[in-house]
Parts: sequence; structure tokens; C-alpha cells
Amino acid sequence: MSESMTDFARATQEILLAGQRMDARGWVPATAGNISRRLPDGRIAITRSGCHKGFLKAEDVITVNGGGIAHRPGDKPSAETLLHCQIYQQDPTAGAVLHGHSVASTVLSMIEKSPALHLADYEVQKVFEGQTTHEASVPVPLFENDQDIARLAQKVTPFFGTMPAGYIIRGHGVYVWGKDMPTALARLEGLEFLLACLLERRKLGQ
Ligand SMILES: CSC[C@@H](O)[C@@H](O)C(=O)COP(=O)(O)O
Ligand SMILES: [Zn+2]
Repeated sequence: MSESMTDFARATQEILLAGQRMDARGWVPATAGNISRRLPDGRIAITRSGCHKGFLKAEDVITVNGGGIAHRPGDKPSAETLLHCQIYQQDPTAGAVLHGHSVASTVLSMIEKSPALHLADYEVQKVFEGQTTHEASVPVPLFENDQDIARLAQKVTPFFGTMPAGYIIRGHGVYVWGKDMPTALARLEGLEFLLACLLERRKLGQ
């Protein structure tokens, strides 16, 4: 097996396990969500469009170039591939990207009319990039949903460098990334935990 095949096989395994984890937590209902991993040679391993992320098979992971074009003609990558490519392009440290559709991110982003949610006073916010204390406010930008993914990506571009916890698309879901798959998963779990806390507090009228 060549070195690049080894890297792709390892990334595929990570993506399959991440899909199972996200499904077990209820964050990827039906065929929602998508998952990717940057390979050392610059290719991006990403889920095929329309697969259930809890039941991914190795053949459901394909590769695209930095512009989101599948290397193998006929392969149909995630409909949101350009958002993954954008993250890898804008953040050279990013090695894995996760997108999910949790109840908390969907509901909170629909009832919050301001352009961001703010996470403050929570110990768990230290899971995010550069955060060392609960005594900080971590902004999570909210972008309007758009079926034109290239247009949506344009709206996100100016925010790179200011999103330690990732971002939310309104009525749709979260995008989170990290240097590797464990880091991205930890950030997703941290963000989803905090969104669930915010939602609980809203229900309590706080
Ligand atoms: C179940 S519809 C969800 C899709 O429209 C999309 O938002 C999504 O997250 C999954 O799209 P996919 O093309 O499978 O990566
Ligand atoms: Zn989605």
C-alpha cells in the first residue's frame, strides 16, 4: 500500500467513527451532516452526498481537491464541500471539519435574532482554540441559511480568525474544525454541550 493510500485509509476510518459518534449523539438526523479530513498531500477526504453518517461505509468517503472537485469523475461529494474547502484554505492548521444538525443549534439559531450567540462563564468553553478561562465571551456567529453554498461561504470569509468555537447556519446546523479529528470532535462536543445549556436556560426564561 502506498503512503497516500495509507493516509486516505486512516482518514476514512476516522470519518466513519466520527459519523457513528455524531449519530449516537443525535446530531446527524436522516442524511444530515458531513465530515472531512485534510490529507498530507493536500487532498480532502470527505463524505459522499446523501449518506447517513451513522452508517457510513469506506466507499462513502471520497477525495476532492482544494476547489471541491472530485478526483474521480462521477463521484458526488457533500453538497456543502465548499464550506469544508474554505475552512482548510482559510485556516492552514485545520485538519478535520465536522458539520451537524443538532436540535439545540437549529432551535437556538432560529430564536436568536442577533448576529451571534455568546458563550460566557462556562468552564467547558476552554475546549475552544486559545481559551483559557470561563471569564471570557466566545462569540459564535450566526449566518443566514442559503442553498447557494458559494454565496454562503462568501458571508463567512470575513469571520475567519474570530471563530474559536466554529459557526452556526441559522435553522441548519454547526460547523466546527480542529487540527485533527479528536480535536474537532472535542470542540463539537463542547459546542453542543454549551448550546444545550443555552437552550435549557432559555426554557427557564434566563
Ligand atoms: C437531510 S438534508 C441536509 C442537507 O441538505 C445538508 O444540509 C447536509 O448537511 C448533508 O448534505 P450532504 O450532501 O449529504 O453532505
Ligand atoms: Zn447541513
